Amino acid sequence: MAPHASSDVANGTANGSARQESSPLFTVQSPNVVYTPDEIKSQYAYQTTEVTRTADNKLVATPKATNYHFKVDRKVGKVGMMLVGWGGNNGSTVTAGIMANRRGLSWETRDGQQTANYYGSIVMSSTIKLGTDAQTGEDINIPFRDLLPMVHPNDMAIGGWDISALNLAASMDRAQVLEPSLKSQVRKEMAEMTPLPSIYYPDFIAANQEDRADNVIEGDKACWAHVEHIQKDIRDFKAQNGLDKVIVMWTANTERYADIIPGVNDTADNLINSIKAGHAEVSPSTIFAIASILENTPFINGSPQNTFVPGALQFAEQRGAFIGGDDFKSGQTKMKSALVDFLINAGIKLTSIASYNHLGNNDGKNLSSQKQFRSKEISKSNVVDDMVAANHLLYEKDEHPDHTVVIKYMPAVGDNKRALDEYYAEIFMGGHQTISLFNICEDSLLASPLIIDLVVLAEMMTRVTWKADSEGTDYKGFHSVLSVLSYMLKAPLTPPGTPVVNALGKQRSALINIFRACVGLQPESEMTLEHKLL
Ligand SMILES: NC(=O)c1ccc[n+]([C@@H]2O[C@H](COP(=O)([O-])OP(=O)(O)OC[C@H]3O[C@@H](n4cnc5c(N)ncnc54)[C@H](O)[C@@H]3O)[C@@H](O)[C@H]2O)c1
Ligand SMILES: O=P([O-])([O-])O[C@@H]1[C@@H](O)[C@H](O)[C@@H](O)[C@H](O)[C@@H]1O
Repeated sequence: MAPHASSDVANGTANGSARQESSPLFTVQSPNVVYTPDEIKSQYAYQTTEVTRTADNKLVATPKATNYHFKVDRKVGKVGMMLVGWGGNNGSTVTAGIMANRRGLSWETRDGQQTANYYGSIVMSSTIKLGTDAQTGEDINIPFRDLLPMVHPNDMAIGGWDISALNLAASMDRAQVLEPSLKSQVRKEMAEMTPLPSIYYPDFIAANQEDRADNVIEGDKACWAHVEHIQKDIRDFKAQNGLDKVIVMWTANTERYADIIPGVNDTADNLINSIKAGHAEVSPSTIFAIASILENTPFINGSPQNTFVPGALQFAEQRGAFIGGDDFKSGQTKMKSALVDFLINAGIKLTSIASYNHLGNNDGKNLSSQKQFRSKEISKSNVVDDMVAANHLLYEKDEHPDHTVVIKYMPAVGDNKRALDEYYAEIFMGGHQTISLFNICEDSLLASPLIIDLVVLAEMMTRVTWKADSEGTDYKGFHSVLSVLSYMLKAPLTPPGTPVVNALGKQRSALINIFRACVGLQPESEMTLEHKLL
């Protein structure tokens, strides 16, 4: 049967469905915010503090306001996501999860009846403080998803590629993530979804993946025909489903790092020429990124490899296409980016972090190969750097805690990844604190909601534009590198020369406050002076 680029049945509504924006939960009553049926326009005074140094090395802090104008396109349109690695644990799980939610399914488990939900999604299952009740002064919290008009995951068309030919029902069985009583309810539809053939360059993923590779496009190294093939797949998926927009997400295996070679992948021109010349150092994920950029389709890397070699990043900037990554931040590292932030900001000197985990899924199998593990070791290790560097009272310049990351493949535990961490710290007067964590992270059930959030938020960013008073130019998009997605990612990609923020709380605040600014609202300061100046 011809491969299905999309899951018509899984779409429920064959060509995807554009949920008309119901009347918004809230409106902002302000001279700085204008609502029309198609747009929300806001004026926003961005308050910062500029710090300068005096001759005697004292600091001078000067409040600074920059006036921005934001414009949000309220028309969500029909949206689809194409997953690279669709037949994997994450790809099959997120697909079944969206279908179960779309149909409002419930299923029997040994703990009783379970109903579909979107737990673990910041968009679908978290709330934000809008403000305080004018009469009672109580906090008014609203669903994050109501902050701006976002696509509902239930309405997304789903498709993608895999080097494994298994249909999504067989992939779901292979993944061993979901309950049989749920699988039986979605099996028929999942069986009708078959990943498109993909490009497979054996040198980039573990050799132990070869036995899966029975659904590949001819050619075992980069060529321009591969770029054009993927471009056509994206266009066909968009047309078949009548979509206005597609988001492409890499949730395929972790690749080894690509060497950065001057003249090969260091600039956009060199990278394009290298692909055309069939250079062996261009990875499949970079090919997908280039094809997506050419189709002006946001591309997000959910794995740790350096897909965005300098030439790919420059190409995205040149074409004003959105990219984001790297590596879903799902369990052990998500916990770390919150705990390290708490410890260091509490003035506790973290001196050692030992992070060990074992897992038995195919991701773990691929990571049992040293080169692929190295990609993951890098993304899991750098997450503390910004928090450490911000506290010069605890850490000398270039001083940092010992930090070890170990991952072992233990087939018996399957997708139920075990994460064991020990945090060791110096406390008051020579004391020590040891925090030991044992965290069973059901890998794909933690990663799937992140895939949804990354897709929904990347699509949202395609409908947000800005201009500065000072520049008086037309509205333009955010920088090609969507660092606003960092909350979901272990190794956040940022525009060249800009700082990387890993602290989980800061990442969430940045996301929420940028969305608040789009409707002319200042950040929530949490000062609650109204409850203190009594
Ligand atoms: N909690 C998590 O699950 C988690 C967290 C962070 C990052 N990740 C990353 O997400 C990725 C997917 O994780 P998973 O558990 O679903 O792994 P998986 O091995 O179950 O799925 C990966 C899929 O990619 C396919 N694939 C490999 N190369 C491909 C190519 N060139 N084109 C298309 N398909 C290809 C494989 O056949 C497989 O079906 C991995 O890189 C993993 O490191 C996962
Ligand atoms: O996000 P996190 O739980 O810290 O990191 C996880 C690793 O611990 C795990 O070994 C790997 O298989 C997953 O892909 C994920 O990257």
